[in-house]
Amino acid sequence: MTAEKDLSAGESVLTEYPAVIGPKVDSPIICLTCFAPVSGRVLCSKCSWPVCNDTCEKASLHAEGECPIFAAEKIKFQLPEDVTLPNPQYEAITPLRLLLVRDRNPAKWEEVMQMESHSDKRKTNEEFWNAEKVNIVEFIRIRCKMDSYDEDLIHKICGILEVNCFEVRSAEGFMGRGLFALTAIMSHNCVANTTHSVLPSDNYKIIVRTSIDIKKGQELFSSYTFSLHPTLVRRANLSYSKYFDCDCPRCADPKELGTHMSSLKCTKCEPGLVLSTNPLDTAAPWKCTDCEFTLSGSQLERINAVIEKEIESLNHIDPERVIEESERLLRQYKSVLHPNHAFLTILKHSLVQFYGRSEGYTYEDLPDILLERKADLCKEILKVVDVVEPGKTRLRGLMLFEQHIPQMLFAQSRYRYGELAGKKLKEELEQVRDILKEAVDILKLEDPSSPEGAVAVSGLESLKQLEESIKTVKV
Ligand SMILES: C[S@@+](CC[C@H](N)C(=O)[O-])C[C@H]1O[C@@H](n2cnc3c(N)ncnc32)[C@H](O)[C@@H]1O
Repeated sequence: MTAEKDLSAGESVLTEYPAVIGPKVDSPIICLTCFAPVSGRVLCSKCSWPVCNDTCEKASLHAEGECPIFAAEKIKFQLPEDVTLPNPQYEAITPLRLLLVRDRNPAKWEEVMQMESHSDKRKTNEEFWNAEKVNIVEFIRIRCKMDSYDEDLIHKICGILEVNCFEVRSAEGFMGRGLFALTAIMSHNCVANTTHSVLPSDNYKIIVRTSIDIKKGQELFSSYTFSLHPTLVRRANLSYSKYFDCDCPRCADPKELGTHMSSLKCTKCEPGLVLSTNPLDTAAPWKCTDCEFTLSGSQLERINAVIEKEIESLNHIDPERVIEESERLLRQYKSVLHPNHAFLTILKHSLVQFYGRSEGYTYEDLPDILLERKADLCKEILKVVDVVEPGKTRLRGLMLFEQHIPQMLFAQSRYRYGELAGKKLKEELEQVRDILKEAVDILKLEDPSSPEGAVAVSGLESLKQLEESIKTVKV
């Protein structure tokens, strides 16, 4: 997909409605309309599958999707022992909803049939293919009595969903997936030049916008992966779920465009950095820039796996301990990873969410040293985000917003304690105003009913107050 004309950052380039919306792959049991986790005890009065309440039962996504089929064929939902684990009963829901498009909207179906499914590659993983055959293909053809869809077609639909879907968030804030036929034409780049928002309030309409200025004729890219992951992890995820080996400029550069998000510190010399000798080859050795120290590709994969696991474990600990534990991991890995390393950036990103919000760490509780700490963490994150998610992107907007509050409180506190003169306070507050203004300019592009849109609304109010208080500062 290329630009037909020069485009400036933040311009809308396309909008479209999804061909289908439904649960993600590996979904645990959730409400079939809003994707909220459920206990499985509230069931639809017609088909007896989980929903949250009457409103979710009657919503068209479920009521005009699987519900009449499950009710007619008496396909019962089985309550699993552990409702938090991925549940195979949910695997067929989104494919089944997509198959219904064939008869309901033939023009959309034509578009869907053009989409990449990678069936040839998916087929080579026999165990996976057979599980899909039992849980989805046979479930739909035999249990749902929908045998006008042949086996290959259902496998193809599963592949199309896997390769092309985007994550969507329901109005209630829970994640599902959506298939957008036009948007999916964009190729992937680990530094995208577009961004998108999905509006649950308007039948999950997607709006694709440019995040940076784009010249006529340039290709438009989206990102299929998490931009804060290091190259090895991004490329492995893309290869596993999208069936291609990314060779974008970021992946091809051992220094990740100068961010050093994959670089290790050399343990044998200072200031050596350990970099891949060929990031497009997972097996290639990693070498120190200043001495002979070398690691094999597989050693690097193991190091990454250990650190990823430790970071992941933070999701399962007591929220009161997350700040301490994240700070501990940051200290622990500081001696082996470059300060901008992706894993340290992820830890910093998590800390930024907790400082100012967690119990005992609200803005009223934070001493100056921690206000400064949060502002510094935001600046460090933005140093890499400016490169890997540049321009008008949600992540940049949110990080700028997160930075402005502690920076403002810290300046005001130093003024109160006589550490800042009026003139300096004014300068500091003007800097904060510019940061907040940029955050609002980015986030106001989001749906006002989304969490990010709500930040823009409150940010605009804060901006007015800040302008007023800047005027009252005596210099
Ligand atoms: C969502 S589709 C994109 C549209 C697709 N190119 C098509 O024509 O149908 C994703 C697939 O496109 C291909 N693709 C997208 N970005 C790519 C990239 N940067 N390098 C190589 N292949 C890419 C891969 O085959 C991937 O599985």
